[in-house]
Amino acid sequence: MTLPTVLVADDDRSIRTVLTQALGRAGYQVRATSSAATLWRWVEDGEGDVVITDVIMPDENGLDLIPRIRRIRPELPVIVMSAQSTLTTAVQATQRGAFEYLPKPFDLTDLLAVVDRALKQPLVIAAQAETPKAVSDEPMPLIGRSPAMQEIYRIIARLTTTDLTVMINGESGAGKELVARALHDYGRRRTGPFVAINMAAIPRELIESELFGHERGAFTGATNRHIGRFEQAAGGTLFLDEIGDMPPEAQTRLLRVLQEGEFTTVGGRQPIRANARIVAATHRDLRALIRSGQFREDLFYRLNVVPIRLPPLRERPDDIPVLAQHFLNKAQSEGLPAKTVEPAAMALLSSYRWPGNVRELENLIRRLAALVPQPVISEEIITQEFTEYAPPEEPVAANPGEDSDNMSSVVERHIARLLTSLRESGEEGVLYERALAELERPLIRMTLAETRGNQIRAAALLGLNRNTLRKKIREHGIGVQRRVG
Ligand SMILES: Nc1ncnc2c1ncn2[C@@H]1O[C@H](COP(=O)(O)OP(=O)(O)OP(=O)(O)O)[C@@H](O)[C@H]1O
Repeated sequence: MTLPTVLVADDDRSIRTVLTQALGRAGYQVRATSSAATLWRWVEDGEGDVVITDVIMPDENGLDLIPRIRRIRPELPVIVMSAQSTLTTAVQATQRGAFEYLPKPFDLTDLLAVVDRALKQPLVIAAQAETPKAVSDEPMPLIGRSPAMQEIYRIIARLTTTDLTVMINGESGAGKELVARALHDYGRRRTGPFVAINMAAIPRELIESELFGHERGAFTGATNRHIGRFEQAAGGTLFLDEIGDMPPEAQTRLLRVLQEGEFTTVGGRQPIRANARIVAATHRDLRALIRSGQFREDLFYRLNVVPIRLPPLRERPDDIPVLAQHFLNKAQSEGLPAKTVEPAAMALLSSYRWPGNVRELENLIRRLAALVPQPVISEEIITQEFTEYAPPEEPVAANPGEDSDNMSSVVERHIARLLTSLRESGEEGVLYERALAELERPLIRMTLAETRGNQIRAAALLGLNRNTLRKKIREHGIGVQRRVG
């Protein structure tokens, strides 16, 4: 049996070398080139079983090559690697028919897994079913290149050719509405309306009429016929925000609409066809609400077709500097004076917990852009902001004479802070996990830094199984990996 052949195109010699070695060790034959033209010649000659290509090459953009390859060799999977790593690149790669998209830097084991999958899996050419609008390099709606965000981009890209119902779970201010918008803007209903409705912001008794509309005289005060959000969203997307706060009667009605594909207005008889793609979001744990009888399980399964977990900002600290810069630029484009953040101040921002997530960061930067007279935002300014605006820390009774900097007092301070924030939010059942995560995240990050990203060494140092370590790295969205690129 002949070995499968992988064709590699990248103008960076070191990447070609690393890939050639790794793929060779994994048992593949490899041909590597720096130019798109050579890759194209090999493909035309019928060579290769899988292609791995970079996007930016001196002679041609790798993304433009994909439709041409797919036309002459539809069975040949193309894996795209890109250093740009934005939502747009992920969407473009998927729409042109790439098998998979790998943002640089990536983990070699991930690459080998993708190659393996590409060789085993028959190609589904979903992306070719319709001609997508060219996704231009318009301003990026979602900022951030952390592994956690890359996973979100990948899901959004995969969903561009479907109308599947999506459920976004994430803390307040983490960007759920922005993800919902991206699903709409890059999806096939993008020319239709995007209509949002927040279940927590509307009085309970008005939710059904808001959603489905009402007839004149349907209830006291209904002086005119009112068109509901479902009808407004026809041909587009209906974003049901804070779905966990939906009252039970409205849940029952929504379930029926989703099952039957039509609805009637409050007080109306004539069924109206429901033609809205549903994206729902919540910061709550819906499974817990189901257990306590506050959310219908059957509705949950109708909505939870594609679940997306949007991690809180503290789980993707790599994104904080780019987000901060993005909000500074935005403030400047709105006429506020230009400012920069000094590195020590940026480090402080990156280590903060951000209970209000991206919204809190955005508000802080706006405030600083408007109020700080100096052009450079210093560490002192950030420290001052955090002491003024952050919830006060609980004083912990320390043993007199105990070194206040020792590990247990630091940990106690953290736990005290966690207890305060949970007391305020009334959340239960998460303390143990959060407290351990607080310790586990820096422990793993620092060990990986110590071993310069070598996971085998880190696992050995920690005394953890390598798979366990990999799982924890993923869970915590830690960006330090054995890097290529
Ligand atoms: N990845 C991101 N890139 C750029 N801006 C972001 C990002 N995530 C969130 N934002 C900004 O942060 C703010 C909060 O985001 P959004 O309203 O989408 O959060 P949410 O999770 O829907 O919050 P809530 O549940 O409180 O409604 C918005 O101004 C949004 O533009």
